[in-house]
Amino acid sequence: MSDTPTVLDRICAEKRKQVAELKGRRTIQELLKRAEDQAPPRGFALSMEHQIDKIGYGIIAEIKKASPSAGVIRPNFQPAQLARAYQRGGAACLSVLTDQRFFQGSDADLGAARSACDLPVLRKDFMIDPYQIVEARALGADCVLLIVAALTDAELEQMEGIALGYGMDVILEVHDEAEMARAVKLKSPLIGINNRDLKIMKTDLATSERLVPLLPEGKIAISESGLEGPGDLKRMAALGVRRFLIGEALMRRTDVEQALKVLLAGAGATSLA
Ligand SMILES: O=C(O)c1ccccc1NCC(=O)[C@H](O)[C@H](O)COP(=O)(O)O
Repeated sequence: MSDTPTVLDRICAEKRKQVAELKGRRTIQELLKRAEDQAPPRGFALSMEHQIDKIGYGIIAEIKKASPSAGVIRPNFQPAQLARAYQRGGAACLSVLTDQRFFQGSDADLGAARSACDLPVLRKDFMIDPYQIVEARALGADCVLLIVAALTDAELEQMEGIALGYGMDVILEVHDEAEMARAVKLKSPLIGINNRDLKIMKTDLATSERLVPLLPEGKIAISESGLEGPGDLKRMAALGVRRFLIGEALMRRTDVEQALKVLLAGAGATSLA
C-alpha cells in the first residue's frame, strides 16, 4: 500500500480546510434558517422515473467546467444557458459541480443553473461534513451525493439523515464491492456506481458491469462517469441500467442540447419531442 495521497484524499483534505474556514464566516444557525426558507426540493429521483417512463432514459446531465482528470473542459462556460439546453435536450436532472479549487465551479453556478430551468439539481461536491448538507439545501439543491470511500458509516448515516430530512434525494457513490456492501445498508435506494477510480483516475465501464448484478432488490443503479456515446448507454441498458450521470462527453460539445438528443436517439430513446 502506498502512502502517497490520492486525488480523492487531496480533494477531501482541501475541503476540510475550506469547510473549517466557512464555519467561521457563516454560522450553522444562519444556514439552517436559509435552508428552511427554500422552496421544497423538486424531486430528483422522481424526475428520473418520469423521464424513463417518457423516453426510456433518466439522464443526469452535468455542468462542469474543468476536472482533475481532464483540466479545462469548457472554457466558454455559462451554467444558465447549459441548464436550459440540457432540459430541451431531454435531461431528467442536472448535476452542478460547486467545487472551485479542482473543478472551477461555484455555488453561484448551481443557483444560476437551477433558476434557469425546472429540473432538479444535484449539488456535486465532496461532502465531508454535515454543514455542507445544510449548505446544499440553503443553496436550493434537490440532491446530494455521498462518496462512500470518503466517509465512515456513521458519517454516511448522519449526512444521509439530514438530507432525507429536508426531502432531498441522496446518491450513495461506490466503486467496488466493499463500498457497495456499506452503501446498501443505508436508506437511500440510489446507488451511483462510479466507473472512474478516484484513486488512479482511470475509467472503465466494466465497473458497472461487475457491480450492477450485485445490487439487492429495491436498490437502483446510476452508472456514472466515462459514458461517451450511444453504444455505452446501450451496453449499460443491457444490464437494466437506465440512469446515467454524464459530464465530459456533453460538456465538450458546443451544442449540448443537440449532443444530448443525438446520444439519446442513438441509444434508442423514444419520443424526444
Ligand atoms: O472528473 C474527474 O476527473 C474527477 C476527479 C476526481 C473526483 C471526481 C471527479 N469527477 C466527478 C464526477 O462525478 C464526474 O464529473 C461525473 O461522474 C461525470 O463523469 P464524466 O462523464 O466522465 O465527466
